[in-house]
Amino acid sequence: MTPSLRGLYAITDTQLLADGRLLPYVEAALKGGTRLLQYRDKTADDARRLREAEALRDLCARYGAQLIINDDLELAARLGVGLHLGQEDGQLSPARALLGHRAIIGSTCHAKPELAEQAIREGASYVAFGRFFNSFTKPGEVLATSELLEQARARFSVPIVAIGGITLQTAPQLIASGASLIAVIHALFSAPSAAEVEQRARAFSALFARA
Ligand SMILES: Cc1ncc(COP(=O)(O)OP(=O)(O)O)c(N)n1
Ligand SMILES: Cc1nc(C(=O)O)sc1CCOP(=O)(O)O
Ligand SMILES: [Mg+2]
Repeated sequence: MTPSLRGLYAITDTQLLADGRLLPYVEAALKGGTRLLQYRDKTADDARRLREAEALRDLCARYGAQLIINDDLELAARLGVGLHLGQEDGQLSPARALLGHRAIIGSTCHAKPELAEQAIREGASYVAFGRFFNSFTKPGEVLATSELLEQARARFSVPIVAIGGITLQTAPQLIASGASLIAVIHALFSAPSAAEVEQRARAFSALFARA
């Protein structure tokens, strides 16, 4: 079964974590209490992706966190870790069959509860709604609201992820509305130093202790 999922969900970014920052910044995020870490790398450099994902898996294990691979079922299966799939990234059922019942598999549901319903039916461990705010990382329409979260919380029993332009200032309202995990890229990894990443991660994690 899926372990209880609640807290900070950090997602890597190829540009923000370039020039040797990937491992020190991720370690800082883990020290700050990150529970889930998603490796999100859209490049086609398979050898580097494998090397980095292996290093991240080992780091996550040291800090009791779970690694999730974005988009790439084959890489997730090779490493024996979790997977996040968007609506254009392939079907959940075969991914569940390949990764097994213990793997964490997440699904992007935009602002559509009906997508969440289908994802859960097909074996998703969590459902992700967004975007809640304007996002530096992924600009586009803001779709999701606190009301959507409240309705989803009442309707679904799996963990709910909120994503998109979330900051330390805006996260509390989303947690109060039912988000189990707050997924963040820019507000965490745009920091000027690893020490600042750790401090930001601690501050996000502390929001869950209070909620
Ligand atoms: C936790 C989480 N939620 C949503 C997404 C977005 O997935 P997707 O729509 O497939 O877009 P890309 O991230 O692949 O560009 C996510 N990655 N993680
Ligand atoms: C990867 C991603 N998916 C989104 C969605 O709405 O599904 S928003 C997003 C980017 C999240 O990064 P930041 O915290 O920098 O906005
Ligand atoms: Mg995707």
